[in-house]
Amino acid sequence: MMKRGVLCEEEKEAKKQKLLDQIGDGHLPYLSPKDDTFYDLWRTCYSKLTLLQAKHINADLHHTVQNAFLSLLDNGCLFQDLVRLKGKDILTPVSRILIGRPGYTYKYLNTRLFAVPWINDELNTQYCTRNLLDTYKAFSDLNKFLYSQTVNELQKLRKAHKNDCFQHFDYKEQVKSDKRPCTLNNENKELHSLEPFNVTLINYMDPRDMPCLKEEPYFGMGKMAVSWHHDENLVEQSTVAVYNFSYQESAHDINGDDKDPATWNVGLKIAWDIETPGLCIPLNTGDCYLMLDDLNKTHQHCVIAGCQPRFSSTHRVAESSRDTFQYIKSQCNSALQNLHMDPDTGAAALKSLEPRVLGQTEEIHNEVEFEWLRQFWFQGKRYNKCTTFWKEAMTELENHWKQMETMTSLVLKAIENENLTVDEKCNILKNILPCLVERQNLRQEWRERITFLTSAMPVEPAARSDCDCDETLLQPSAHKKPITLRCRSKLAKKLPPDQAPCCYPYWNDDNKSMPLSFDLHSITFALQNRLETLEA
Ligand SMILES: O=C(O)CCC(=O)C(=O)O
Ligand SMILES: [Fe+2]
Repeated sequence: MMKRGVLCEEEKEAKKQKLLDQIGDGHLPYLSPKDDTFYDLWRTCYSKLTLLQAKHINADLHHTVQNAFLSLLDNGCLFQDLVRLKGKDILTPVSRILIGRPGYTYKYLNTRLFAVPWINDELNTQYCTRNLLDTYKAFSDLNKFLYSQTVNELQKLRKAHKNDCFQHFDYKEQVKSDKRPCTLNNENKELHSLEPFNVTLINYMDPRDMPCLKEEPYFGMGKMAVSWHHDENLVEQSTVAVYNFSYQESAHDINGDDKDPATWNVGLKIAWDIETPGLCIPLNTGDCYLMLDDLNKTHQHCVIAGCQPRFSSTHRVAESSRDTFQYIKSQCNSALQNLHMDPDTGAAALKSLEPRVLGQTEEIHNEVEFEWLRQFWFQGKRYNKCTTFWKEAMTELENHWKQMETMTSLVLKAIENENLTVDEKCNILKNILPCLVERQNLRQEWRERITFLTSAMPVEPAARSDCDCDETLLQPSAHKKPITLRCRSKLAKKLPPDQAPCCYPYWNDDNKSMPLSFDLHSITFALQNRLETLEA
């Protein structure tokens, strides 16, 4: 049998289609606390999901964290993301902000979120307004608390493992369903990550602002604020810990009368499994839940909206090898080592024409431009409201990037140089051309996307829930709600001007401060011809 996580796209599509056929128009069973076997199912098939009830958490921590959520809202620091899923732009119904270690970022659905620093020392005071300092610090305190709970729970989990296996078997016998193990990764008990959480992604949604939420398609659990997904870009087997805060009474019920209308729920299911019932866990205000160890990999989760406005703080160990400001800065510095600036004349020259070195510089040039600068400016000027950290960081990266534009222009001049042999010219071209073609393609792609969004706004997909799930297509068509004009106009107008995506950097050909044009089409075309001629 194929290992989880290594299915290719076509195989996933085929599996989805098969599941879709099996489900037909009906719903699969799921259990909630009303059901007798709810706790049995939880213990056996969802044992790595732990709930920490609000009453077991220190009141001061609740107070600090809940005020911090409200402060984020008051200060306008929560933003709907224009994510990209299967080539479509989608405006998330949930508003978010990433808070975490200074310089950390987290990529989800092709969107890089830039963490507002949560530390509360001298460094931070430079970057945040005073009243927001305490707000961010609250999430650092919460982070420490949730991490200590996670360590405890992982220890308990390890001890309980043997018993769980037996109980699981009994339960399965009893319900006469699937004989395969529910706990999908019984080996690797020691492999879970004990790395502390490095970021938290804060979520906020007021259901009254979102009349067009998608129905949960498989089980009929209710309206989804966040649809089925695995959290992506996390350190393998790392826990995700979530603090839940819903506030303010409301009489408006969007989920019918089948369950407590006020309550938000987290839904869980085993990925690719329609035999095991889903689990729907009501969350009271101040409750936390932990998705321990590899639960995020073996299972998917979704969030079912209640009727109150609700915040959550989702603490995670983001994969960070290529995702910190420190990393990209050191990449830039290594590329710029090949640039010599004459201290007297200010003239720029390349130190080495070694093809491998030139190719690496062009790769880093693309990385800083598309993974950092364009990702940042796509999110408009939103970060200015929360911190000056990223504005300063981006100014620094932009300066480096501009120097790399100069470096590219110097390579192009060098290729014209009579002193190089044909072989040398060919080798240089082979090393840099793929990067330049990629740069041209990506620039066009970003430009077109932003032009479309800023002129027409993302109307069609706006009513959908965000979803990094591999099962977007699994939604039976009967459940696809028509997207009303009301939703369209409401959501399109919702993005304030300071959050509108910017195509930046962008410049016209008459901008003399730029050594090369924005549009590289004629350059790459000429270089391709040149390479062919040289090789002939
Ligand atoms: O809000 C929650 O409870 C979870 C949200 C979530 O799944 C996410 O942000 O990835
Ligand atoms: Fe999630």
